[in-house]
Amino acid sequence: MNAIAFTDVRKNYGDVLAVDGLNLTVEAGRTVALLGPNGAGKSTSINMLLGLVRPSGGRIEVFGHLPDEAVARGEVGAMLQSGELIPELTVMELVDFVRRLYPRPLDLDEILKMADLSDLVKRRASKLSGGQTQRVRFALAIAGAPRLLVLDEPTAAMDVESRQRFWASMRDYAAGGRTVLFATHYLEEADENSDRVIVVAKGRVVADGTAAQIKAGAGGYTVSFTLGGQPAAGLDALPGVSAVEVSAGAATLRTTDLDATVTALYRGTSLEIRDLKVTGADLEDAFLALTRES
Ligand SMILES: Nc1ncnc2c1ncn2[C@@H]1O[C@H](COP(=O)(O)OP(=O)(O)OP(=O)(O)O)[C@@H](O)[C@H]1O
Repeated sequence: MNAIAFTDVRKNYGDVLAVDGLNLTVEAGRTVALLGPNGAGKSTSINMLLGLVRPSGGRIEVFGHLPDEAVARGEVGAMLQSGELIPELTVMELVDFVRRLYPRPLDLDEILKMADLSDLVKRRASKLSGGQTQRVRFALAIAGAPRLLVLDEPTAAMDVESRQRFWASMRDYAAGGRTVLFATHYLEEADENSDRVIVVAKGRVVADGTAAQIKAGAGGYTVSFTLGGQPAAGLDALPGVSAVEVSAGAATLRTTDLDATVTALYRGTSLEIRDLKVTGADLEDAFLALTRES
């Protein structure tokens, strides 16, 4: 069953086309990262998924229902980019208050444990650090035991340790067969914490797959060597090569077929190759290549 289905979804704000014919489905039980540069349309898509913004065209379904209905049935929990906590309440009071609003909430202790808040139950919201505040917001998002959890850049402004703790909490929640969709700018987070990465740019999906598939699809490897004063002509015609850069006597080739490129470099040219180095494209390279092309 699909947890999420977007069909030809568009959203324009006046002249700005924020989402431009988005088609995607997410199977129930998956953890999916929505990755994209600033202004790609991630927040707009999430707000439409939650029924907070109406699409200008197309259709969105959440577990087979319109977003408003799915939210009203308590099937969706969300942590958006902003949202104040009531400053004078303690962590426990806040979490308990919110969980009581739902028909079938999680156990209070379970929420506190999962959100890594057990040591902070008596702390007032006004005294929490940034990372702790985010953990409380996470607790409120899972309080109703939603089948779909939506997180819009949840770790923005967290330090490295807070991020790790946060993602451990998220994985704990997802492990019960729940669906999680999170938006991020952080490539490593997408890679490490999802089983599928959907890359969006200018309101469209530009890549969709596992992090490994996205890396492979966007240019594979980089081969670099010292060229010295030798001519670079013909390097771009070598098999597998998709781009060539020559700078300060060094050549860098991007290739999708490492073996063919290196073989041709040695056997098919008369160049004297020194200091050959091969590096695998990382997700960041892939992401930049994909969002540049779009
Ligand atoms: N309420 C609005 N009114 C006008 N334009 C908007 C509005 N909300 C978003 N936009 C525009 O729509 C486009 C997509 O914005 P959106 O916030 O969805 O992107 P994003 O991928 O979430 O970006 P970021 O990573 O910076 O949060 C941008 O060009 C943005 O300026």
